[in-house]
Amino acid sequence: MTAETTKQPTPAAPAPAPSDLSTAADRPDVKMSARDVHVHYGDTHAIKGVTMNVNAREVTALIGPSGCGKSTFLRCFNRMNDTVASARVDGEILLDTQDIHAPEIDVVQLRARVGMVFQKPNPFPKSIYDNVAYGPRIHGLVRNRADLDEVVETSLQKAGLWDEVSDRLEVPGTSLSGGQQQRLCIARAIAVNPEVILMDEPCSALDPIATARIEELIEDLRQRYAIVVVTHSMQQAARISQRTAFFHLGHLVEYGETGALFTSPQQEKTKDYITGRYG
Ligand SMILES: Nc1ncnc2c1ncn2[C@@H]1O[C@H](COP(=O)(O)OP(=O)(O)OP(=O)(O)O)[C@@H](O)[C@H]1O
Repeated sequence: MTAETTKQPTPAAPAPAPSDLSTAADRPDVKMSARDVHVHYGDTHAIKGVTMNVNAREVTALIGPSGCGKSTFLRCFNRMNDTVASARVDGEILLDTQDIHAPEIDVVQLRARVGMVFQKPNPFPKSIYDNVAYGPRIHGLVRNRADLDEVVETSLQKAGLWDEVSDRLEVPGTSLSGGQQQRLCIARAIAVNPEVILMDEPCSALDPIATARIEELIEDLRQRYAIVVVTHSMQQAARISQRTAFFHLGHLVEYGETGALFTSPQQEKTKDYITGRYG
């Protein structure tokens, strides 16, 4: 027999797992995954069985009417709901292959890996330098002052703030403009080497110019981090995100590529919301 005749047909490659079922544990492009997540605040069922992935190097926008559960769901990714006494979170959330609710997880470390930026800029009442240096100091990420100086500088550069503050690092963070304060908070999150950055309406307290600056920054940051942003603005979701999740009354109604979700929504509720029929 010739080699030609003994050659076995190449087995067909296994069909890729459907994206809604595969998780961060089996797909390198998925950074975090939520599986059948429920959140209760006492008797209020705020999140009802949500399953979705957050992709690496993408911006994922969470949209939906007020009270639909966007912030509650966002806070699941770094266990910020643990800080609310009445909150109970059920379901599974993976960061890469790791279950973030596993007993061995150190929540302080988790919140460094999955950083958070809030609606209202909230710098510490400390100097610009100390705001950024705080995290690396408490996490023991630097050996000496020179290392710390470098982390502060590179974090402020990545947050697009260095050129505006490099000559006044000792002034209070609270003396900056609102937009600068928000970039300082982003620098503070970046300083501890996060892998994911959660942003809860990061521009809602800012004017249009400061908003545009943060939006540019988000586009820049997604080259390095997975970013999840809650926004009330559908225009903003369309401008800054690659994927959008639409929530309604605690349910994830639709999740998909941003352009497709806004131009050809699959669900009637999504269509009603994006055409302004309610919300
Ligand atoms: N700390 C809390 N204690 C009790 N109930 C809460 C708490 N936080 C949120 N809720 C309730 O959970 C539900 C979802 O709220 P959440 O803030 O997550 O919605 P949202 O979509 O982010 O709203 P918004 O767009 O107005 O910020 C609402 O019914 C809200 O009243």
